[in-house]
Amino acid sequence: MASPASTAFTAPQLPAGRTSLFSPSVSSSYLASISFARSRFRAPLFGQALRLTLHPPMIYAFCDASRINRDLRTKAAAAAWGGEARPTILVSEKLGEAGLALLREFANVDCSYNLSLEELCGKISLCDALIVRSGTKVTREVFEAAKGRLKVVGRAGVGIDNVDLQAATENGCLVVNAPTANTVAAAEHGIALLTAMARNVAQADASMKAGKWQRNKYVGVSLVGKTLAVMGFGKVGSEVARRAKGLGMHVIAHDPYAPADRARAIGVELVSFDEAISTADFISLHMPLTPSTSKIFNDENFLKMKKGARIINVARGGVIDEDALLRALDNGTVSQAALDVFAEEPPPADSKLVQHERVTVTPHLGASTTEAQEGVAIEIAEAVVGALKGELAATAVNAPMVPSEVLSELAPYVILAEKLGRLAVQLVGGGSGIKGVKVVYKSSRSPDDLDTRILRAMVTKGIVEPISSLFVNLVNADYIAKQRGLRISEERVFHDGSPEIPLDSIQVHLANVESKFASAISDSGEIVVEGRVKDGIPHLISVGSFSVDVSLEGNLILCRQIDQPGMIGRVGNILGENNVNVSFMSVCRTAPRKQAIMAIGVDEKPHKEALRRIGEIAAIEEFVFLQI
Ligand SMILES: NC(=O)C1=CN([C@@H]2O[C@H](COP(=O)(O)OP(=O)(O)OC[C@H]3O[C@@H](n4cnc5c(N)ncnc54)[C@H](O)[C@@H]3O)[C@@H](O)[C@H]2O)C=CC1
Ligand SMILES: O=C(O)C(=O)COP(=O)(O)O
Repeated sequence: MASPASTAFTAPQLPAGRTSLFSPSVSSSYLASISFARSRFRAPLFGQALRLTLHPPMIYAFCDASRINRDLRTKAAAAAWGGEARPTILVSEKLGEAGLALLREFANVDCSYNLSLEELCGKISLCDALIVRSGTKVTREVFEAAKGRLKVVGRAGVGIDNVDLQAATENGCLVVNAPTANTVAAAEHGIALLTAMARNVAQADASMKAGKWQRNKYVGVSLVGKTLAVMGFGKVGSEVARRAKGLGMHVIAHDPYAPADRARAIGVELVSFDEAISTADFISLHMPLTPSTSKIFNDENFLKMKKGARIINVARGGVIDEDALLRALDNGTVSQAALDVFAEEPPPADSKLVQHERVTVTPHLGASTTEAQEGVAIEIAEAVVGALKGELAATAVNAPMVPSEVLSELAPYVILAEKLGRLAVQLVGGGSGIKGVKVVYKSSRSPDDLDTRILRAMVTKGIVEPISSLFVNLVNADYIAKQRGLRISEERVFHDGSPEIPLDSIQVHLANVESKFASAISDSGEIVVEGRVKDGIPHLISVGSFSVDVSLEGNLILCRQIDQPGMIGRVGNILGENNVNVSFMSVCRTAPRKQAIMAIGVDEKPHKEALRRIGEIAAIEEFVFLQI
C-alpha cells in the first residue's frame, strides 16, 4: 500500500445556514445514521460538540432511510416530521385504553374493527403501522396493498401465526409482538379449563340453567396425584406447570428446545413426545403453531394416548387435527377436551366439536383479562412507537434484536458501513455483476463482543440501493442479498488497539469484478474500500492499494495522477469556477513525482462539463465521481 503521506487541506464545514448536520435536505445515509441514537447524540465534530436533535424523520429513517428520503419530498412526510401531520396507526382489534393513549401521543390512530380483507387492503396504504390481535389475518395481500408505506405490524399478544412473516420481511416491514404481558392470563385460563373440565362446571351450569338438577350425571375426576403433560414448556407452559404443581399434580413436560434445568427448577421432568402423551392423564398444549406443530395431535398420536386422556388447548387450534379429536372423543380414547382456540375462528356454528357434550369451549379468551389487555396494549404500543422512531424493538419477530446500547455505540460505524457499500458499488464497471462481497472488520474486541449484523445489513443496503429500486433495511437486508445472489461474508481481523473503540476500520471487498477506476482494484484483484470513524465522522482511508484520507460527506472525486506541482490548484480552480464547494482533499502518492491518488470531497455534484475538464488535465490518468 502506498505511504499514507496524505495531506488534509480543508476542514469539513457545516453548509451555510445549517444548524444541524441533519437538516431535512441531508442525504438518506445521514438520516440512517442518527436514527440509532434514541433521542440525543453528542458527536464531537471539528473541535466542537454538536448536539444532534433527532426529529422523527431522522430517527425513523433507520428502519427505512431511503424511503424516508423519498418521502421527505412529499408534503405529507415533510409535515410528519414537522409535527403537523403524524404517522398513522391502524388498530384493527380492540386494544386497551392505556395503549391507545400512548399511540395517540405520537400518531393519528384509526381504530377500525372487523374489517374485511378488502377493507383492510383499502386502508393499509395510508398507514405506517398496523396493530392486530389474533383476529386479523395479515396476509401477503395486505403487505402488497400497503405499497411500501406500512413499516411496522404490532401483534398485541404472543402468537404471530396470523401474520405472514415472510411477506413482511420481503416488504421490509418489521413485525413486533407483546410476548410477556398475557402469559399469566393464558396460564390461568389453562388452569381454569383444566379444573372446569375435570368437574364438568360448564355442562352442569348449562344443565341447571335449563332447569335440571343432575348431580349423578356430573361426577368429575380429581386432579391431585394425576399426571399432567405440558406440551411446550415456554412462558405459558411453565406457568401452567407451576400452578398444577400447587394443585398436587405430577407434572411432566415435552419441549425439544427447553432447557432441562429450568424445568427441574420447578420440579418438572422433560420427557419425549411419546412418553408425555402416553403417560399423562391430562395433556395441556402450549406450543406455537408452526409447520412442524400443525395437526401434531392427529389420529396416530391420539392412539398413543392413555385411554380416557383429557386435553386442554389454550395454544392454537391448528395444532390439533379437529376431525381426529372428534373421532378420539367418540371412540373414548379422549374422554374430555377443553378448547379455547380453534383451527378456524370463530368455528362454524354447527361445529360438532363445539357442540360435543364432553367438550368445554371458550371463545379464545386466554389473554382476555383486564390486566393482561392493559399490559399487552402498553407493551405493543411502546414497541410500535419505538419501531416507528427507528429504535430496534426488543420484541422484533423478523429482525435481529440489537440492544439499544449496542446500537448507539455502533451508530457512526453503521453510517460508515452504508457509505462504504455505496462507494464500492459505484466503483464497479464493465457489467461484471457483483457476486461476492466480503466485509472485513478490524477490531481489538473479541468476536463475541462485537455484533456486526447491523453493519453487514448496512453494507448490503449501500450496495443494493444505488443499483435497484429496492429499499433495504435491517429487516430485509439478508433476504434481498439472497434474492440478488449476493454472497456476503464477514471476516474479523484482530487490531491491537483499545477495546473501548469497537472498530478500527471496515473494509468492503467486491470479488471478481472490473472497476471503472482501476486504482480501486487491490493487489488481491478485488475492489477494496476501507473506512474508519474519526471523531464520530466516517472517513475513507484507502481505495484499492492506495491510502487516502477524506471524510465521507457530500460527494467524492477520486483522481489518479502523476504527482506534480499545481494539480490541486488546477482541479480546485475548475471546481471553484463551477461553484462546487470542496469540503476535504487528500493526496497520497507512491513516491515523489510518481503516481498519486487525490481524493476530493465536494458538497455539490459538479456539472458534467467540470468533470470533463478535470478528466482532460493531462497528468490525470483516471478519475471517478462518486455520490455518497
Ligand atoms: N389462548 C390465548 O389467548 C393465548 C394463547 N397463547 C399461545 O400459547 C402458545 C405459547 O405461548 P408462550 O408460552 O408465550 O410462548 P413461548 O414461545 O414462551 O413458548 C412456546 C414453547 O413451545 C416450545 N415448542 C416449540 N415447538 C414445540 C414442539 N414441537 N413441541 C413442544 N414444544 C414446542 C418452544 O420451545 C417454547 O418453549 C402460543 O401459541 C401462543 O400463541 C398465548 C397467550 C394467550
Ligand atoms: O397472545 C396470543 O397468542 C393470543 O392468542 C391472544 O390472542 P388475542 O390477542 O386475545 O386475540
